[in-house]
Amino acid sequence: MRIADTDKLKQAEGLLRLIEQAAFAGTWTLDLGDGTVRWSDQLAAIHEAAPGFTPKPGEAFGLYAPEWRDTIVALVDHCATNGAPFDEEMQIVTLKGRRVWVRTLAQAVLDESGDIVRVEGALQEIAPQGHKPGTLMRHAMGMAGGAMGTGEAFVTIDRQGRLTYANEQAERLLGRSSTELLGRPLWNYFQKTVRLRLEEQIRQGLASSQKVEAEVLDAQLSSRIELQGFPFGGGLAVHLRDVTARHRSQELLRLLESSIARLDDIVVITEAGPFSEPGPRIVFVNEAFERRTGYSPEEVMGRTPRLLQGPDTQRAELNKIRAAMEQWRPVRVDLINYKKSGEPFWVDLEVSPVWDEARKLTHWVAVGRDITERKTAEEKIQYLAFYDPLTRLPNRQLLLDRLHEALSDTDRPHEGALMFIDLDNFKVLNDTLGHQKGDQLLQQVAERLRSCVARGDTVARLGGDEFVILLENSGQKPMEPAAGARTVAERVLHRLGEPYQLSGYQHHSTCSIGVTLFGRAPWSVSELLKQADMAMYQAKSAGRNAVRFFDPEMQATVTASAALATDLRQGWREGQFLVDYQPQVGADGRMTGVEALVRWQHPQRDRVPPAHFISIAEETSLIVPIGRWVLEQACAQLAQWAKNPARAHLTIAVNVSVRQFRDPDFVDEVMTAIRDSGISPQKLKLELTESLLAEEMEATVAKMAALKDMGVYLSLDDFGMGYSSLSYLKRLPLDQLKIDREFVKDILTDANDAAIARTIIGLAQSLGLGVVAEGVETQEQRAFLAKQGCYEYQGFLFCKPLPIGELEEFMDSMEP
Ligand SMILES: Nc1nc2c(ncn2[C@@H]2O[C@@H]3COP(=O)(O)O[C@H]4[C@@H](O)[C@H](n5cnc6c(=O)[nH]c(N)nc65)O[C@@H]4COP(=O)(O)O[C@H]3[C@H]2O)c(=O)[nH]1
Repeated sequence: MRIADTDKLKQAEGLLRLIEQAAFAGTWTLDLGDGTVRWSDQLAAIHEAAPGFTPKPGEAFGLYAPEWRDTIVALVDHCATNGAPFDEEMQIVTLKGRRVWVRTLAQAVLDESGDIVRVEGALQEIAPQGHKPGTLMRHAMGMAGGAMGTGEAFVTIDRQGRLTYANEQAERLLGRSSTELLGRPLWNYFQKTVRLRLEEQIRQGLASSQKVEAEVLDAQLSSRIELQGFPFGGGLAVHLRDVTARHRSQELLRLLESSIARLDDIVVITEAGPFSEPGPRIVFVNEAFERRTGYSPEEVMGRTPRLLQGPDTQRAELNKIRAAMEQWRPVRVDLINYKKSGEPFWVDLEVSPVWDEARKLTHWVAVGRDITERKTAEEKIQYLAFYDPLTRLPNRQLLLDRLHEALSDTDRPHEGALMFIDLDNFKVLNDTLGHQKGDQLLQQVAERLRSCVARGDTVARLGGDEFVILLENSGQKPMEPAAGARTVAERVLHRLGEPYQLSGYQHHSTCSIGVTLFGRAPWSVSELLKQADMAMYQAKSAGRNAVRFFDPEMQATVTASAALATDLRQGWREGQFLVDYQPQVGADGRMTGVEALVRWQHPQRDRVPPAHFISIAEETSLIVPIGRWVLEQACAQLAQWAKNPARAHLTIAVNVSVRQFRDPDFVDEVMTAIRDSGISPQKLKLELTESLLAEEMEATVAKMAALKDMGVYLSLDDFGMGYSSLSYLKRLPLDQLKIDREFVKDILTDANDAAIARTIIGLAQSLGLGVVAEGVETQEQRAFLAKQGCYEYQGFLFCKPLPIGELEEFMDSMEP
């Protein structure tokens, strides 16, 4: 609704007042289209007619007493043609013939285009003594038009504009008694600035017998007076009304209207209807409403604010509004509304009741601020805090929250599984094909993982190529957690093993999965995470593309290795390491060199074998300084032997771990050790392990070539464990293959081991490489190896690894 213009407002006010005054009276309607008159039952009762009685056209006004008939017909006619309301006391003759004094009020009703379509009236029985003399004057008052009720200031003036009559109210309004007022021109009582204009208007009205209407300030400047004069008895009958208050409220109304229109907040005013269907109807919306929602005022007028609701509008918030409206109290909510286009928007809505003076609820005013931007920002922050932007999966934080929830919910029996999934060789893809393809792979992996689990399960990304699945066994889908987890893990293994398309490039990948089950023991979140992680590492060390379930033994191992790692660090700081040397011999049984083997002289544990600590040294990266130290020891020893012609031919083999080899400074360190010790590089053998070849092949080959260029001897240790592909082997700048003692051990009894040993020897020969067998314990093993063409050996048959002093003694004993 646009707030009505002043005229309409006045009219509405007039009608309201009439109806109010007519309370407990009968009402009638005259339809100007067909001339029918309708009576209310109360009116029929005043006329002593039966309820529902409908007078025939023309009959209604014939029921007035004969002397009043002309007057009522003239008044109704005047009201129907000019819109002038009236309020008159007259007598009717009831259907039973009784004469009754009544007060008749009437008001014209206009249609939207301003045409009068009806006259509505009310009839009130009044006591015989209630009717005052001077009815004609009152008649004139009614004829004077306007919505003048009884009890208003009224004066009459003669042809010269002089007052001839003033009622009590007029005396009060003009602040003088009748004696003072009468005989003086009416305009005298108004402010100087308007006096002339008013005089002119009144004189004109008198001269032309026309209506006079003016709104002026009184002489005291305190009130704004509305005058309505009507020709009467040669002069004018004039109504005077103090409209100061109305004026002020209209001003205020105008001010409010323009402020509301200019507001950036949405304003919707509804009737005070019930919240329940169909809901209160909209009677006003401001311009901001139109701007924000796309609905024009015409489209929403008479409808309910429900039209702004949509699928995501929160039921709970609507219920809050409903509850507040039922109790007639204000309410504030953040609500999702919908524009005409269907686009949702957030609004911070405050709905307040509007009361009239009688404390009767008349309207609801809803003021809404568009907070879509704020909500979007909040949602974004929320999203960033809990989701991984690359894969759109929950992140670590959200996973932890859900895990906490699952473990701390005492109402539901929470059993389930936590699954760690790590892509095998993801780093290689990232390094070789670039991050973009790496990202694509992660996104596709995320999608596939999601397809492997049920709706209530969580798939999260912890970072890098680490994913987690949280399977919760709710009451609805009971399943033995171990069986359920195994099924899902195998599905994941299978799905993630299918080829990926990365911008036209086909990629193959596998993953390693670690699983831990929860629900039986009271594990904490961090314990569960550690367990799944441990199991995942087990899967990795089992050769990848595998699933491992956590078992308590794993835990014991891990706890022990954590303690060992601490000890190892301390041992390294305190110089608890030693190097033993184990001889290697040639076909003639003469020593060709030794292998340097590190030993840890633990203060409590005696000598800790490398098998127990090398892997931990690798995990903690301590192997890098330890390995460097062994290398320096070996070089220093070679430098010693170089001075002794009987020992100058000996070589020393040094083990190089993968972690050490991958260290960017490794080649430089070897070079420095050789240079600082001044040894001949050919005397230094580096034993590289086959597992080096599993990853970063190109970089490995390049590093080996750099070492080879230095003149260092390169031997491939643990050969035959399954990492090397023959095609790569050909490209490696190797000097020697070493047959692992695992094959030598059963070489005489296990045909398979014998075949492997034979193949390695054949391979070395065809590639022109030397071959050495380790772990030779018996003459039979040595003879078998010699028969196959291997003439260099290392093993207990010849000598155990010895500290340098003992080795020197051993060598002395061998020399002739
Ligand atoms: N049963 C049996 N065993 C024999 C026989 N002959 C030699 N051995 C053992 O075989 C291992 C040979 O070393 P490896 O294969 O390089 O295997 C080495 C090597 O991979 C690693 N390692 C030792 N020292 C170092 C080091 O300084 N750096 C690195 N990275 N690894 C080292 O630890 C592994 C184990 O070393 P050790 O316990 O010293 O065990 C040594 C040695 O004592 C035999 O006739 N019978």
